[in-house]
Amino acid sequence: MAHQKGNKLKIQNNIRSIAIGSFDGMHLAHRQVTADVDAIVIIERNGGYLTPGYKRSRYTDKICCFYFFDKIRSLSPRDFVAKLKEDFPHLERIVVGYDFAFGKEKAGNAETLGELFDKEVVIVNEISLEGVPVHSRTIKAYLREGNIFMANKLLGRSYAIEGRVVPGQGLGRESLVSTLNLKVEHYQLPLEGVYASRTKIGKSWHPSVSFLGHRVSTDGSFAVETHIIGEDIGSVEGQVMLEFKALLRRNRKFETLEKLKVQIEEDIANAKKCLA
Ligand SMILES: Cc1cc2nc3c(=O)[nH]c(=O)nc-3n(C[C@H](O)[C@H](O)[C@H](O)COP(=O)(O)O)c2cc1C
Ligand SMILES: Nc1ncnc2c1ncn2[C@@H]1O[C@H](COP(=O)(O)OP(=O)(O)O)[C@@H](O)[C@H]1O
Repeated sequence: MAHQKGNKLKIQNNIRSIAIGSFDGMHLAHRQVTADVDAIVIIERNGGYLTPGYKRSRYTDKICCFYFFDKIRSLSPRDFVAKLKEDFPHLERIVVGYDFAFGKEKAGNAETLGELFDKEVVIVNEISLEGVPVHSRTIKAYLREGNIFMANKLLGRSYAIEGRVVPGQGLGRESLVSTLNLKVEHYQLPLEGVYASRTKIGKSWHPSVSFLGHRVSTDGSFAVETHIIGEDIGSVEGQVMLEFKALLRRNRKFETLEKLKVQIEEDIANAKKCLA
């Protein structure tokens, strides 16, 4: 696995085939499109990612080359193809999906690419799973509805986010259960609610129950919190990864902390069942 910035491709000489796209999430269709190429050219375009930036390279063992959208957005389709030929002088094959669009104002499509590139262009037909076309936008829509089952199914793995441990209100440890509070940036977050999850601290994964949403029962602020089940993990600093396994329930307002605590105990029991 390796990733290189747009113009400084030191390993370019060996690359004979590439796939091009945004590849947000590196979902099932992305893995199929990239299965037979030497390298992936990743164009980053929008916020609210399933998998921000270079993190996409974690989900593939192909070489990942990043083109930043702002740097290439004004290129005409012809200039874009010229850039590819310059960056990959031994390029023989380009793989794109049926809906690939490129160049200034998306003037180019998969067919245009075939006309402009003098070697082979492979156009992959739409890939679906059990009748559902696999696209990042579809996975994001499932996440917004809290449909982790379908999101994970189309991803071909469990949806994961990463965040930095930050101080909480200090209420959890005292009156509820201990949680790690996470500052999560750039990710598309699932529906507000409580999830059976796994949390990666350092190199090890722990079963957990996670809350994500506005703490309508306490200070009203937005939080992403994870409680590690059945273990005291002591104090944790730095980056933590959270993997969503199932939605247990939606976010709710509780009149008292005691009532919230009873519900949290039930959430923990339900998460354990889900994760068993
Ligand atoms: C499993 C679990 C479920 C939770 N469910 C809710 C909820 O439904 N509504 C809510 O307002 N807060 C919920 N919370 C968040 C608590 O309000 C929060 O943990 C508490 O405010 C303590 O925050 P602190 O860790 O910053 O001290 C939940 C927390 C956990 C761990
Ligand atoms: N379901 C799919 N079927 C066929 N090709 C796809 C599919 N999803 C993505 N591709 C192709 O893979 C590359 C990366 O796609 P991208 O547009 O980033 O994915 P998405 O459609 O999920 O947002 C592009 O060449 C795109 O055309």
